[in-house]
Amino acid sequence: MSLWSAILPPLLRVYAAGVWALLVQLFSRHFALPEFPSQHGKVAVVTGGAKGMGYCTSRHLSRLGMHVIIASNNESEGQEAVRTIREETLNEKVEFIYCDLASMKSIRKFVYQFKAKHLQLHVLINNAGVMLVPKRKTVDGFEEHFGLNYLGHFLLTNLLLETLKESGRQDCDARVLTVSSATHYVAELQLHELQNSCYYSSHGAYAQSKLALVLFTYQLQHHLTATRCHVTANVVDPGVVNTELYKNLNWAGKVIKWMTAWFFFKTPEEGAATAIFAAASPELEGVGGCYLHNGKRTKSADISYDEDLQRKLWVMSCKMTGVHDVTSSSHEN
Ligand SMILES: NC(=O)c1ccc[n+]([C@@H]2O[C@H](COP(=O)([O-])OP(=O)(O)OC[C@H]3O[C@@H](n4cnc5c(N)ncnc54)[C@H](O)[C@@H]3O)[C@@H](O)[C@H]2O)c1
Repeated sequence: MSLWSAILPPLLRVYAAGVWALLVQLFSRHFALPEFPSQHGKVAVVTGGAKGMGYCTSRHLSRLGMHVIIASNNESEGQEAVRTIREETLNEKVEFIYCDLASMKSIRKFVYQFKAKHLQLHVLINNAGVMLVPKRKTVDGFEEHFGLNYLGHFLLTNLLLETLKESGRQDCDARVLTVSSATHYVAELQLHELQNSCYYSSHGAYAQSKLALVLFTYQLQHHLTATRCHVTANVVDPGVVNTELYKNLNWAGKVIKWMTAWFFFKTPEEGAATAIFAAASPELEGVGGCYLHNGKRTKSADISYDEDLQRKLWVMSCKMTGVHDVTSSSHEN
């Protein structure tokens, strides 16, 4: 296979998925968030909560009364987000804890600092992400899209799972929400090539990380159902949203985005709506294993329902991150 044939297909497929998602967005009814009951007494962790959709999500949950912990790798941005959210919502329970999802040591330190607060955890929003970064590796040597977008959240969720299980109640499940993307529909996931080490395509690597997050969520939900925990796991597809995620586009892409985004793209507030809905809606009480788009359950890519692939990816991810495989306990088999 030539280098070009390896690079072009994922690139074209990702742009096709983007255009398709834009068309759907243009012709579908705008999703308006309903009013939610007060979320006072609940605690949420939002990764990447200082910027873009993560910021809008943190602000909205804070407005609803939640205690929000912003987990992000930019200290000054994080502190500024805390200040403005506190000012706007008059909710003092907004905090920043440093967490670099491209470093397992940093993720473990974040979890240690969070647990030292002896708080419960009712909502974990795996939102942070990077897109189209040049070929480079995380601190632990993983391809960056895979390592940060997927493995970072895999590790974080596993380390917080006990706290989530202890915090969920029969009438009020704890919730894990993971932000994926329409690009997962055109992704390929080859277990022997997770690092994209042969032929690197930043488009293919991003799409693969987003498919891995869907597979992870479904496998997590199987485990939660099998062990009858009061925790649910869902995936959120925000649509095409005007944020800094596109900063690594080439110059032509940037020009096209600049000319079209104001009309075709969602604002970060609109993009965050489905994650907020999934975090706070009473409609989703006890509902897990869903792919949510525009506030509704939608079908994800066929391959994401492949239970064998979900299981294999989970086992490999446990090995890569060094966490105990909670799904391997005998009563799940
Ligand atoms: N913008 C879109 O059109 C779109 C479409 C589909 C999915 N998404 C997904 O939505 C999520 C939010 O993206 P956004 O559009 O708001 O982009 P954004 O660039 O505004 O936000 C990304 C967030 O991730 C954080 N982040 C990046 N690297 C990090 C690291 N190493 N450690 C911790 N945090 C880190 C950033 O600080 C930022 O807060 C991402 O997962 C993205 O893949 C976005």
